[in-house]
Amino acid sequence: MTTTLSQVYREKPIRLYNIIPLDFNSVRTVPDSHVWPKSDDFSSDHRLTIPIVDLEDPNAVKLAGQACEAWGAFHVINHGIPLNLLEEVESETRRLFSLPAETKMKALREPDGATGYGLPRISKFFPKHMWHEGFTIMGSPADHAGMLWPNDNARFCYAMDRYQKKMEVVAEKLTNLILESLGMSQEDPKWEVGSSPFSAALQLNSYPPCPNPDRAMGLAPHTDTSIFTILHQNSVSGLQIFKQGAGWVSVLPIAGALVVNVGDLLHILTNARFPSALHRAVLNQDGYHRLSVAYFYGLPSDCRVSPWLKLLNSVEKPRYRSVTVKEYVGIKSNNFQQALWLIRI
Ligand SMILES: C=C1C[C@]23C[C@H]1CC[C@H]2[C@@]12CCC[C@@](C)(C(=O)O1)[C@H]2[C@@H]3C(=O)O
Ligand SMILES: O=C(O)CCC(=O)C(=O)O
Ligand SMILES: [Fe+2]
Repeated sequence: MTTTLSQVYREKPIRLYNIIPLDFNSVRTVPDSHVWPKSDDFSSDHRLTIPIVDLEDPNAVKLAGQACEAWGAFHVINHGIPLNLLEEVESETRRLFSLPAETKMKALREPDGATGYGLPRISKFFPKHMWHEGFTIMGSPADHAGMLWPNDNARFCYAMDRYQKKMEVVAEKLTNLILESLGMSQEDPKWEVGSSPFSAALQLNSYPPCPNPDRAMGLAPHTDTSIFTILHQNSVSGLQIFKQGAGWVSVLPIAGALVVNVGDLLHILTNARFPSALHRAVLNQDGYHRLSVAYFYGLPSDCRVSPWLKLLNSVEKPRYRSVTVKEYVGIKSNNFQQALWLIRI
Protein backbone atom coordinates (compact mmCIF):
# COMPACT_ATOMS: atom_id res chain seq x y z
CA MET A 1 0.00 0.00 0.00
CA THR A 2 1.30 3.45 -0.80
CA THR A 3 1.35 6.19 1.79
CA THR A 4 0.54 9.77 0.91
CA LEU A 5 2.75 12.63 1.96
CA SER A 6 0.06 13.90 4.32
CA GLN A 7 0.04 10.46 6.02
CA VAL A 8 3.80 10.67 6.42
CA TYR A 9 3.48 14.05 8.16
CA ARG A 10 0.62 12.65 10.25
CA GLU A 11 3.01 10.13 11.74
CA LYS A 12 5.01 12.98 13.28
CA PRO A 13 2.73 14.65 15.85
CA ILE A 14 3.51 18.14 17.13
CA ARG A 15 2.46 19.57 20.50
CA LEU A 16 -0.54 21.91 20.39
CA TYR A 17 1.54 24.68 21.93
CA ASN A 18 3.63 24.66 18.77
CA ILE A 19 0.61 24.91 16.48
CA ILE A 20 -1.60 27.70 17.89
CA PRO A 21 -0.74 31.13 16.50
CA LEU A 22 -0.98 34.30 18.57
CA ASP A 23 -4.07 36.46 18.04
CA PHE A 24 -1.96 39.08 16.26
CA ASN A 25 -4.83 41.59 16.12
CA SER A 26 -5.10 41.75 19.88
CA VAL A 27 -1.48 42.60 20.73
CA ARG A 28 0.19 46.00 20.74
CA THR A 29 3.64 44.80 21.83
CA VAL A 30 5.67 41.68 21.11
CA PRO A 31 5.12 39.20 23.96
CA ASP A 32 8.19 37.52 25.46
CA SER A 33 7.20 34.23 23.79
CA HIS A 34 7.88 35.94 20.45
CA VAL A 35 11.04 37.91 21.31
CA TRP A 36 14.10 36.51 19.53
CA PRO A 37 17.69 37.23 20.57
CA LYS A 38 19.00 40.51 19.16
CA SER A 39 20.56 39.92 15.79
CA ASP A 40 22.63 42.22 13.66
CA ASP A 41 22.25 40.17 10.51
CA PHE A 42 18.62 41.07 9.69
CA SER A 43 19.83 43.62 7.18
CA SER A 44 21.38 42.35 3.98
CA ASP A 45 23.69 43.36 1.17
CA HIS A 46 21.42 45.19 -1.27
CA ARG A 47 23.90 45.10 -4.14
CA LEU A 48 23.32 41.40 -4.56
CA THR A 49 20.19 39.88 -6.10
CA ILE A 50 19.18 36.44 -7.30
CA PRO A 51 19.15 36.02 -11.10
CA ILE A 52 16.02 36.45 -13.23
CA VAL A 53 15.18 33.64 -15.65
CA ASP A 54 12.83 34.44 -18.52
CA LEU A 55 11.16 31.21 -19.66
CA GLU A 56 10.79 32.68 -23.15
CA ASP A 57 14.50 33.48 -23.44
CA PRO A 58 16.43 30.96 -25.58
CA ASN A 59 19.15 31.10 -22.93
CA ALA A 60 16.79 30.06 -20.14
CA VAL A 61 18.28 26.57 -19.76
CA LYS A 62 21.77 27.85 -19.21
CA LEU A 63 20.69 30.71 -16.94
CA ALA A 64 18.52 28.46 -14.77
CA GLY A 65 21.37 25.96 -14.41
CA GLN A 66 23.81 28.68 -13.40
CA ALA A 67 21.33 30.21 -10.95
CA CYS A 68 20.66 26.84 -9.30
CA GLU A 69 24.35 26.18 -8.95
CA ALA A 70 25.36 29.61 -7.64
CA TRP A 71 22.29 30.48 -5.56
CA GLY A 72 19.86 27.60 -5.38
CA ALA A 73 17.26 30.20 -6.34
CA PHE A 74 16.07 32.55 -9.08
CA HIS A 75 13.14 34.73 -10.11
CA VAL A 76 11.13 33.35 -12.99
CA ILE A 77 9.23 35.54 -15.46
CA ASN A 78 7.01 34.66 -18.43
CA HIS A 79 6.00 31.56 -16.51
CA GLY A 80 2.50 31.44 -17.93
CA ILE A 81 0.53 32.02 -14.72
CA PRO A 82 -1.94 34.82 -15.46
CA LEU A 83 -1.51 37.89 -13.27
CA ASN A 84 -5.20 37.84 -12.32
CA LEU A 85 -4.83 34.33 -10.91
CA LEU A 86 -1.90 35.47 -8.74
CA GLU A 87 -4.00 38.41 -7.55
CA GLU A 88 -6.99 36.20 -6.83
CA VAL A 89 -4.96 33.69 -4.83
CA GLU A 90 -3.42 36.58 -2.91
CA SER A 91 -6.77 38.16 -2.13
CA GLU A 92 -8.28 34.81 -1.03
CA THR A 93 -5.23 34.31 1.19
CA ARG A 94 -5.79 37.75 2.69
CA ARG A 95 -9.48 36.97 3.20
CA LEU A 96 -8.52 33.81 5.12
CA PHE A 97 -6.02 35.45 7.46
CA SER A 98 -8.34 38.43 8.06
CA LEU A 99 -10.91 36.15 9.68
CA PRO A 100 -11.30 36.51 13.46
CA ALA A 101 -8.88 34.37 15.49
CA GLU A 102 -11.69 32.17 16.84
CA THR A 103 -12.86 31.36 13.31
CA LYS A 104 -9.38 30.43 12.15
CA MET A 105 -9.04 28.18 15.20
CA LYS A 106 -11.88 26.05 13.79
CA ALA A 107 -9.54 24.96 11.01
CA LEU A 108 -6.55 24.40 13.31
CA ARG A 109 -4.19 21.66 12.18
CA GLU A 110 -4.51 18.53 14.33
CA PRO A 111 -1.39 17.68 16.37
CA ASP A 112 -0.98 14.64 14.12
CA GLY A 113 -2.17 16.39 10.99
CA ALA A 114 -0.45 17.97 8.02
CA THR A 115 -3.06 20.41 6.72
CA GLY A 116 -5.03 23.37 8.03
CA TYR A 117 -4.30 26.53 10.00
CA GLY A 118 -1.38 26.95 12.41
CA LEU A 119 2.24 27.79 13.11
CA PRO A 120 4.89 26.34 10.79
CA ARG A 121 5.93 22.73 11.50
CA ILE A 122 9.48 23.84 12.27
CA SER A 123 8.29 25.82 15.33
CA LYS A 124 9.11 22.93 17.65
CA PHE A 125 12.82 23.33 16.91
CA PHE A 126 12.94 26.91 18.21
CA PRO A 127 12.55 28.21 21.77
CA LYS A 128 10.60 31.25 20.56
CA HIS A 129 7.54 31.52 18.37
CA MET A 130 7.52 33.10 14.94
CA TRP A 131 5.50 36.13 13.88
CA HIS A 132 3.66 33.97 11.44
CA GLU A 133 0.46 32.11 10.74
CA GLY A 134 0.05 29.59 7.97
CA PHE A 135 -2.50 27.42 6.20
CA THR A 136 -1.35 24.17 4.58
CA ILE A 137 -3.19 22.52 1.70
CA MET A 138 -2.47 19.05 0.32
CA GLY A 139 -4.83 18.24 -2.52
CA SER A 140 -8.29 19.68 -1.97
CA PRO A 141 -8.66 22.56 0.51
CA ALA A 142 -12.40 21.85 0.84
CA ASP A 143 -12.45 20.24 4.32
CA HIS A 144 -10.67 23.01 6.17
CA ALA A 145 -12.19 25.78 4.03
CA GLY A 146 -15.63 24.42 4.99
CA MET A 147 -14.75 24.87 8.66
CA LEU A 148 -13.78 28.51 8.03
CA TRP A 149 -16.64 29.43 5.72
CA PRO A 150 -19.49 26.91 6.01
CA ASN A 151 -21.48 28.56 3.21
CA ASP A 152 -18.98 30.65 1.38
CA ASN A 153 -15.86 28.66 0.51
CA ALA A 154 -16.39 28.01 -3.21
CA ARG A 155 -14.39 31.05 -4.28
CA PHE A 156 -11.46 30.12 -2.04
CA CYS A 157 -11.46 26.47 -3.12
CA TYR A 158 -11.81 27.34 -6.78
CA ALA A 159 -8.86 29.76 -6.66
CA MET A 160 -6.61 27.29 -4.78
CA ASP A 161 -7.53 24.37 -7.06
CA ARG A 162 -6.94 26.38 -10.21
CA TYR A 163 -3.65 27.72 -8.84
CA GLN A 164 -2.37 24.23 -7.98
CA LYS A 165 -3.22 22.94 -11.47
CA LYS A 166 -1.42 25.86 -13.13
CA MET A 167 1.54 25.53 -10.76
CA GLU A 168 1.95 21.89 -11.71
CA VAL A 169 2.37 22.94 -15.34
CA VAL A 170 5.02 25.53 -14.42
CA ALA A 171 6.74 22.98 -12.19
CA GLU A 172 6.94 20.49 -15.07
CA LYS A 173 8.39 23.16 -17.35
CA LEU A 174 10.97 24.06 -14.71
CA THR A 175 11.85 20.40 -14.15
CA ASN A 176 12.57 19.95 -17.85
CA LEU A 177 14.60 23.14 -17.91
CA ILE A 178 16.66 22.02 -14.93
CA LEU A 179 17.18 18.49 -16.30
CA GLU A 180 18.30 19.95 -19.60
CA SER A 181 20.73 22.28 -17.85
CA LEU A 182 22.28 19.19 -16.26
CA GLY A 183 22.58 17.44 -19.63
CA MET A 184 19.81 15.01 -18.75
CA SER A 185 16.64 14.16 -20.60
CA GLN A 186 13.10 13.85 -19.29
CA GLU A 187 13.42 10.06 -19.36
CA ASP A 188 16.64 9.96 -17.37
CA PRO A 189 15.38 10.20 -13.80
CA LYS A 190 14.23 6.78 -12.68
CA TRP A 191 11.82 7.78 -9.96
CA GLU A 192 10.90 4.21 -9.05
CA VAL A 193 7.29 5.08 -8.41
CA GLY A 194 4.02 3.84 -9.73
CA SER A 195 1.33 6.02 -11.20
CA SER A 196 1.74 9.66 -10.24
CA PRO A 197 5.39 10.74 -10.32
CA PHE A 198 5.02 13.95 -8.31
CA SER A 199 3.34 15.22 -5.20
CA ALA A 200 2.75 18.78 -4.12
CA ALA A 201 1.62 20.95 -1.21
CA LEU A 202 0.52 24.55 -0.98
CA GLN A 203 1.40 26.74 2.00
CA LEU A 204 -0.28 30.12 2.55
CA ASN A 205 1.88 32.34 4.78
CA SER A 206 0.87 35.46 6.68
CA TYR A 207 3.24 37.83 8.47
CA PRO A 208 1.06 40.37 10.29
CA PRO A 209 2.35 43.91 10.93
CA CYS A 210 4.80 43.69 13.84
CA PRO A 211 5.25 46.35 16.56
CA ASN A 212 8.92 45.45 17.01
CA PRO A 213 10.21 43.90 13.77
CA ASP A 214 13.85 43.89 14.94
CA ARG A 215 13.15 41.49 17.77
CA ALA A 216 10.70 39.11 16.10
CA MET A 217 11.20 36.46 13.39
CA GLY A 218 8.81 35.95 10.48
CA LEU A 219 9.93 32.47 9.46
CA ALA A 220 13.15 31.04 10.89
CA PRO A 221 15.97 29.92 8.58
CA HIS A 222 15.26 26.59 6.91
CA THR A 223 15.58 24.66 3.68
CA ASP A 224 12.50 23.17 2.02
CA THR A 225 11.79 19.44 1.80
CA SER A 226 10.94 19.67 -1.89
CA ILE A 227 12.52 19.21 -5.29
CA PHE A 228 11.98 22.93 -5.60
CA THR A 229 9.49 25.46 -4.28
CA ILE A 230 7.71 28.12 -6.32
CA LEU A 231 6.82 31.19 -4.28
CA HIS A 232 4.49 34.08 -4.91
CA GLN A 233 5.00 37.01 -2.51
CA ASN A 234 2.82 40.09 -2.27
CA SER A 235 4.46 43.50 -2.74
CA VAL A 236 5.91 43.50 0.79
CA SER A 237 9.54 42.38 1.14
CA GLY A 238 10.83 39.97 3.78
CA LEU A 239 12.29 36.90 2.06
CA GLN A 240 16.04 36.47 2.39
CA ILE A 241 18.31 33.79 0.99
CA PHE A 242 21.66 32.86 2.47
CA LYS A 243 24.45 32.86 -0.06
CA GLN A 244 27.70 31.19 0.86
CA GLY A 245 30.39 33.83 1.12
CA ALA A 246 27.94 36.75 0.98
CA GLY A 247 25.49 36.25 3.83
CA TRP A 248 21.76 37.05 3.82
CA VAL A 249 20.47 38.54 0.58
CA SER A 250 16.98 40.05 0.25
CA VAL A 251 14.73 38.73 -2.48
CA LEU A 252 12.71 41.84 -3.25
CA PRO A 253 9.32 41.16 -4.85
CA ILE A 254 9.08 41.73 -8.61
CA ALA A 255 5.45 42.18 -9.67
CA GLY A 256 4.23 39.10 -11.53
CA ALA A 257 7.48 37.15 -11.06
CA LEU A 258 7.73 33.95 -9.01
CA VAL A 259 10.67 32.88 -6.86
CA VAL A 260 12.00 29.37 -7.39
CA ASN A 261 14.23 27.82 -4.74
CA VAL A 262 16.00 24.48 -4.73
CA GLY A 263 14.90 22.11 -1.97
CA ASP A 264 16.61 19.20 -0.22
CA LEU A 265 15.49 16.56 -2.75
CA LEU A 266 17.06 18.29 -5.74
CA HIS A 267 20.18 18.91 -3.67
CA ILE A 268 20.45 15.16 -3.04
CA LEU A 269 19.65 14.25 -6.67
CA THR A 270 22.35 16.60 -7.99
CA ASN A 271 24.85 15.25 -5.45
CA ALA A 272 25.07 18.71 -3.83
CA ARG A 273 25.84 20.48 -7.11
CA PHE A 274 22.77 22.62 -6.42
CA PRO A 275 22.63 24.02 -2.88
CA SER A 276 19.35 23.58 -1.05
CA ALA A 277 18.60 27.28 -0.51
CA LEU A 278 18.69 28.31 3.15
CA HIS A 279 16.07 31.03 3.50
CA ARG A 280 14.00 32.91 6.05
CA ALA A 281 11.41 35.67 6.25
CA VAL A 282 12.13 38.82 8.25
CA LEU A 283 9.58 41.47 9.21
CA ASN A 284 9.24 44.91 7.72
CA GLN A 285 9.62 48.22 9.55
CA ASP A 286 6.63 49.86 7.91
CA GLY A 287 3.71 48.03 9.46
CA TYR A 288 2.74 46.22 6.26
CA HIS A 289 1.02 42.86 6.17
CA ARG A 290 3.14 40.42 4.18
CA LEU A 291 1.60 37.41 2.45
CA SER A 292 3.21 34.62 0.48
CA VAL A 293 2.05 31.44 -1.20
CA ALA A 294 4.52 28.57 -1.53
CA TYR A 295 4.02 25.62 -3.87
CA PHE A 296 6.20 22.70 -2.79
CA TYR A 297 6.92 20.43 -5.71
CA GLY A 298 8.01 17.09 -4.31
CA LEU A 299 7.98 13.37 -4.81
CA PRO A 300 5.57 10.77 -3.43
CA SER A 301 6.55 9.22 -0.12
CA ASP A 302 7.47 5.82 -1.57
CA CYS A 303 9.85 7.32 -4.08
CA ARG A 304 13.58 6.67 -3.65
CA VAL A 305 16.06 9.46 -4.07
CA SER A 306 19.81 9.15 -4.46
CA PRO A 307 22.32 11.16 -6.49
CA TRP A 308 21.72 10.83 -10.23
CA LEU A 309 24.50 8.53 -11.46
CA LYS A 310 24.52 10.18 -14.85
CA LEU A 311 25.87 13.35 -13.23
CA LEU A 312 28.79 11.61 -11.56
CA ASN A 313 32.07 11.27 -13.37
CA SER A 314 34.60 8.51 -12.72
CA VAL A 315 36.10 10.19 -9.66
CA GLU A 316 33.03 11.77 -8.11
CA LYS A 317 31.37 9.55 -5.53
CA PRO A 318 27.75 9.87 -4.34
CA ARG A 319 27.65 12.05 -1.25
CA TYR A 320 24.27 10.83 -0.03
CA ARG A 321 22.87 7.39 0.49
CA SER A 322 19.59 6.35 -1.07
CA VAL A 323 16.50 7.26 0.99
CA THR A 324 12.78 7.09 0.38
CA VAL A 325 10.98 10.41 0.66
CA LYS A 326 9.08 9.00 3.60
CA GLU A 327 12.33 8.10 5.37
CA TYR A 328 13.83 11.52 4.64
CA VAL A 329 10.75 13.39 5.89
CA GLY A 330 10.98 11.31 9.07
CA ILE A 331 14.65 12.16 9.57
CA LYS A 332 13.93 15.84 8.93
CA SER A 333 10.95 15.88 11.30
CA ASN A 334 13.22 14.71 14.09
CA ASN A 335 16.49 16.41 13.20
CA PHE A 336 15.55 19.47 11.13
CA GLN A 337 18.66 21.02 9.56
CA GLN A 338 20.87 18.04 10.45
CA ALA A 339 18.88 15.83 8.08
CA LEU A 340 21.14 16.17 5.04
CA TRP A 341 24.21 15.62 7.15
CA LEU A 342 22.67 12.47 8.63
CA ILE A 343 22.24 10.80 5.23
CA ARG A 344 25.68 11.65 3.87
CA ILE A 345 28.04 8.82 2.95
C1 LIG B 1 5.21 19.60 2.01
C2 LIG B 1 5.60 20.24 3.10
C3 LIG B 1 6.76 21.18 3.18
C4 LIG B 1 6.65 21.74 4.58
C5 LIG B 1 6.09 20.58 5.33
C6 LIG B 1 4.94 20.12 4.42
C7 LIG B 1 3.79 21.13 4.53
C8 LIG B 1 4.23 22.49 5.04
C9 LIG B 1 5.63 22.92 4.58
C10 LIG B 1 6.28 23.99 5.46
C11 LIG B 1 5.84 25.43 5.13
C12 LIG B 1 6.60 26.44 6.04
C13 LIG B 1 8.09 26.11 6.14
C14 LIG B 1 8.31 24.62 6.39
C15 LIG B 1 9.78 24.35 6.66
C16 LIG B 1 7.36 24.15 7.47
O1 LIG B 1 7.58 24.14 8.65
O2 LIG B 1 6.17 23.75 6.88
C17 LIG B 1 7.76 23.83 5.22
C18 LIG B 1 7.93 22.30 5.20
C19 LIG B 1 9.21 21.80 4.56
O3 LIG B 1 9.61 22.24 3.50
O4 LIG B 1 9.82 20.92 5.19
O1 LIG C 1 7.24 33.86 3.00
C1 LIG C 1 8.28 33.62 2.42
O2 LIG C 1 8.84 34.44 1.71
C2 LIG C 1 8.96 32.28 2.59
C3 LIG C 1 8.00 31.15 2.82
C4 LIG C 1 8.72 29.86 2.96
O3 LIG C 1 9.91 29.81 3.04
C5 LIG C 1 7.95 28.61 3.03
O4 LIG C 1 6.71 28.64 3.03
O5 LIG C 1 8.61 27.54 3.08
FE1 LIG D 1 10.62 27.75 2.75
